[in-house]
Amino acid sequence: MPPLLELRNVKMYYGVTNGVVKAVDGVSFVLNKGEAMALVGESGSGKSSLAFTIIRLLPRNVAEFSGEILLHDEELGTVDLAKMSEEELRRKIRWKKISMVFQASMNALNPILKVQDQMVEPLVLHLGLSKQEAIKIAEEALLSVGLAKDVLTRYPFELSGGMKQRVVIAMAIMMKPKLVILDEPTSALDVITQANIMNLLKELKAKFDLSYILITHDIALASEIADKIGVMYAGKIVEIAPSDIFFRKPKHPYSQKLLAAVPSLREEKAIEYIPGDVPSLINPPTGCRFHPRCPYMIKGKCEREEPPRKQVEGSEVACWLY
Ligand SMILES: Nc1ncnc2c1ncn2[C@@H]1O[C@H](COP(=O)(O)OP(=O)(O)OP(=O)(O)O)[C@@H](O)[C@H]1O
Repeated sequence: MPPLLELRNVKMYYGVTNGVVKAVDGVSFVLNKGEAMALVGESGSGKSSLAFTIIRLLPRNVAEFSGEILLHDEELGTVDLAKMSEEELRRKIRWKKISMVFQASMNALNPILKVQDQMVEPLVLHLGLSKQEAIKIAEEALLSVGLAKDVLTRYPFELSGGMKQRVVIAMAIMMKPKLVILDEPTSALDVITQANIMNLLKELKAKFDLSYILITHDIALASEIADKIGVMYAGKIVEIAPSDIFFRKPKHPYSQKLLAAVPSLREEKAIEYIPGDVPSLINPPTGCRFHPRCPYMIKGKCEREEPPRKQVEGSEVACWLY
């Protein structure tokens, strides 16, 4: 069976006054049906840009966009989202095949418009459903996320943060997509509500055989749900590995540093910080982009040549140490 989604050498650069920001710079990976991949990495590494590239919601200042974004779908066959027209994406792909829970989206719900207006109207306006059909779909989606149907008649300001996040997740799953992209889905919530939302996401994944791309800089959260982990650094995926292998034996020095920076309640360990900052993506370092911050930098090699990603003991890693 082909994978659900396959990215091949995807690039997306933003044009800015002083050059181009190489936010997504040659990203390739596959995601299988029912699989959850967490994309981790520091702020500014390009995770959200990659998500918007996949669903093709790009701002006007895109300077370059290339590569293949192949969706293998039972109904549509294999389609390259990178080549689809905006009209086709709107009609066939967004929300029906791929949906997204945007960063901070629960706060983007209009507080003075009833939930019904925000869930049902788009189905009527964009997908041409009758109001009755749309209400039925919205009610079912609310039930699937553990909310009562009558939430439809409430205003967002009457709901708690956790309930609002459930509404946003209901919106993402209501058209029964195959893939949901979740951009920091629990970042504005307290830890207990976070755990409830993660449990809900697990349940929905199993019930609807969903695939997820979960964007987070919270590695502990990623370990909760992800079947595999992709580590992004300065516009590139430097390591991709099944979760069990990744957490037992991260291979890329950057992955090792990311894990060492996670505090643990169970064991006493000194938390390490990664020295330096994520580099500018306008003028990224030559060779391996992590070399200026890497403790294992091989002089004459790492700053000159870009390491290819290769298979190392069950992981794929782009590093000259291997
Ligand atoms: N519309 C834009 N125009 C120019 N540069 C942008 C634009 N959007 C994002 N960037 C830049 O692209 C780079 C990657 O940003 P992105 O938001 O994708 O990273 P991220 O890993 O998702 O970070 P965070 O975790 O903070 O959301 C950053 O340098 C950012 O400033």
